[in-house]
Amino acid sequence: MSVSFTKMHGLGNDFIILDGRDRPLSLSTALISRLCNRRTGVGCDQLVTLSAPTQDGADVLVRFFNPDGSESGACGNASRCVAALLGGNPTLQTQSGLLPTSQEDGLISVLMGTPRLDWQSIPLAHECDTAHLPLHDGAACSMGNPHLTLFRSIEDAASMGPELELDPLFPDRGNVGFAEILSPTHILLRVWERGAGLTLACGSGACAAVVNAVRRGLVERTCRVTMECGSLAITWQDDDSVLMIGPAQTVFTGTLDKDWLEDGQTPTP
Ligand SMILES: N[C@H](CCC[C@H](N)C(=O)O)C(=O)O
Repeated sequence: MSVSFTKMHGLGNDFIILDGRDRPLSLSTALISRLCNRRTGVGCDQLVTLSAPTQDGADVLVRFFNPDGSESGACGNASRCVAALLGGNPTLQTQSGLLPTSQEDGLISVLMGTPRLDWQSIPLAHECDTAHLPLHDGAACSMGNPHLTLFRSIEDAASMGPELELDPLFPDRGNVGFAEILSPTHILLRVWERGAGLTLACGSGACAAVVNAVRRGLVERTCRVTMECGSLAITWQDDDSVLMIGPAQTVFTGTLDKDWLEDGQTPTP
């Protein structure tokens, strides 16, 4: 059986997209890790699966997996890529709810839902003020996945990210954003992602950075977030939902080699 895939990226955050809408996919954690491997597999920051929706109003069911095989409830950049791949204005069914999308002038908009700010929903290990954490004076929220935002140099991401991802305050681990406030409408961001490490961009992390910076009175509700390869426009709207606008690009399509698929022995360093 041949399995085809699409390789896409949003601001350098890259994805393998497997379309299982017509034919169910069976993916073990080991196979996900092998596919995500940049040397012995295809390589990506997240693997994304599409399948038939199970909810009224949804056009497609989308799931996101990290290279370590763990599943994430949300992925902003991949959501834009899926919308671009399907075309039109598909509504995505995700673990964090139904996400409406639209497209204009080559940019994709995704309504990312409502941020969760209470400690139980993020989740945190114990009760605390989520706008002022006892952890490097950071702030936390969930965009369907847990985010810690620290207001400090983006240069600290590589050195501090690995330990903070595993901090006991975040029982499900955390994505860790390092945010420099450039102006009241502009944030510079680098994200150490849970289960993936340093990435070139993180859409849900950009949403979380704006939400957390607004809560701290550092930026306005509409804010540009610049990462390594470009910017996202984020608005924490008056109805409490977060709108994300940015690019998405197809790189190539391919077919997985049958022998590679059957060879469970391929090393996965
Ligand atoms: N790159 C994604 C986030 C992946 C999050 C994942 N690393 C997790 O929550 O485990 C984004 O654009 O939002």
